[in-house]
Parts: sequence; C-alpha cells; structure tokens
Amino acid sequence: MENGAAPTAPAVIVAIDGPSGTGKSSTSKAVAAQLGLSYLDTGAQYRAITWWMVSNGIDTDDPHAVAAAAGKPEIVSGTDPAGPTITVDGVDVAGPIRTPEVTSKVSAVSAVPEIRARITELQRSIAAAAPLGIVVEGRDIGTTVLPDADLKIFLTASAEARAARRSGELKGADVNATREALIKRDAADSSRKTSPLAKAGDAVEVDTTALTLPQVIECVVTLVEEKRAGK
Ligand SMILES: Nc1ncnc2c1ncn2[C@@H]1O[C@H](COP(=O)(O)OP(=O)(O)O)[C@@H](O)[C@H]1O
Ligand SMILES: Nc1ccn([C@@H]2O[C@H](COP(=O)(O)OP(=O)(O)O)[C@@H](O)[C@H]2O)c(=O)n1
Repeated sequence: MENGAAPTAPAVIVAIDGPSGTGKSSTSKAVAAQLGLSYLDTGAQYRAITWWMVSNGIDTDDPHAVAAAAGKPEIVSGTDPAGPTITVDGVDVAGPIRTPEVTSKVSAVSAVPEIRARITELQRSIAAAAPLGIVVEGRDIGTTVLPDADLKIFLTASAEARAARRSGELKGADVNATREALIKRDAADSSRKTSPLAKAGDAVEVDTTALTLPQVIECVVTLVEEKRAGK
C-alpha cells in the first residue's frame, strides 16, 4: 500500500427480499449493524409515498392520479441501522406510515410504474453512495433494483408464522384477520406487472418458519462473510 494504510474490504451489496412478516427488517437491520454496513428499508419508502398520496387527497385506486403526482413528494431515507429514518418533504413520517390505512393502500400505489421508476432510482443512488456497502430489503431488490448485488437472500415463512409475528406486534390484533390481510397483500404484490415480489434465480432461500431471529441473523452474516472471503 502506498501510504501504509490497512487494505479495506470492497463495498458489499446485500439484497434481502420476501413477503411480509418473514423477518426482512429485523434481519437486515441486525446484519447491517453487525457488519458495519448501511441499511435501507424500501417498504418504508413505498409507505411514505402512499402516506403523502393519502394526506394530499389523491385517490390511491386511480393509477393515473397516482402517476401524475409521483414526482411531487421528496422522500429521504436515513440509512444508519441503529436508527433508520424516513421523511417526506422534511416531515418525520416513521409513525404515520405504519397505520392500517397506509398498509391497506400501499400495494395499489406501489404497483404504479411511475412510482416504481421514481423509487427505484432513489434506491440505486442510496446504494451507490453507501461507503462500506449496504443491506437493502424489499420485494424486488434482487430481481430489479440491484440485480448485480453480491448476495441475494429470499426469506420465506408459513402464513401462520408470519401472522402470529405480526399480530404480536399489533397488540390485540386478531391472528386470522392479520393472516388474511397478509395473504391479500402478498397476492397483490406478487401479481403486479411491474417488478412483482419474486425470488431472483440466484438468491439463497431461507425458510424462517422454525428459526429464531438470532438464527436467521447468524445465517445471513455467515453467507455475507463467505461471499467476502470469495467462497
Ligand atoms: N425468525 C423469527 N422468529 C420469530 N419472530 C421473528 C422472526 N423474524 C422476525 N420476527 C418478528 O416478526 C415481526 C416481523 O418481522 P419484520 O422483520 O418486520 O418482517 P418483514 O420486514 O419481513 O415484514 C417482528 O416483530 C420480528 O421481531
Ligand atoms: N421493494 C419493495 C418494497 C415494498 N413494496 C411495497 O410496499 C409494501 C410495504 O412494504 P413493507 O416492507 O413495509 O411491508 P411489511 O412486510 O414490513 O409490512 C409492500 O406490501 C409492497 O406493496 C414494494 O412494492 N417493493
């Protein structure tokens, strides 16, 4: 080395996709924190643009109205895994994007091609700017957003396990109603024309149904380390 500095590992890009409640956010955040990488929750970005549409009286069932407004809000994501942030036009929306209303409308908004084009561009620029690399989680990261990612993971879990996890978060929520809502959102996300929820051909599938969260984190950290070691 010219100046005697220790060699640094090249930036590593990890794509984690899968349906709702499979553990993408918890796993991605922990893996990024453990490995000193940035973290991006792309679902939060689709939720944020949906929140803006709802707040501005746009009919989210009208794809033309949604497309016409797609360029208006400014979405900014903070990528520190210890404290990820999301703002719309400078307003912190971390809480409001998790309401049942936004959750029920996000699949329709995120199916609009103009929305996907805008958010995909934003995601690529965030990933390219991450100094040591990034863990990006979503539905189409391995297939569309970052097809050249160093490692692609596709998380799955039974609908029962996913509903139990989610209703544990939404205190008092009915497990059956949560299960039906998850299945409906997965179906909408998997059947849309533009970059649907799908496993990339070169993704490693991890079924988390019978695994604890620490086991899933350890599994993904090991896969990243193996990639870095060139195995
Ligand atoms: N392997 C696991 N076992 C049990 N609970 C889990 C597991 N993975 C995640 N969870 C819990 O399930 C809930 C949903 O996880 P989350 O990471 O938000 O999933 P996703 O981002 O895929 O929707 C969270 O409360 C999380 O703590
Ligand atoms: N890369 C992505 C990420 C999310 N989404 C959309 O955004 C919604 C919310 O994503 P999320 O990751 O917050 O969902 P949860 O599984 O955490 O509830 C999904 O149901 C998809 O409609 C998408 O279309 N593409």
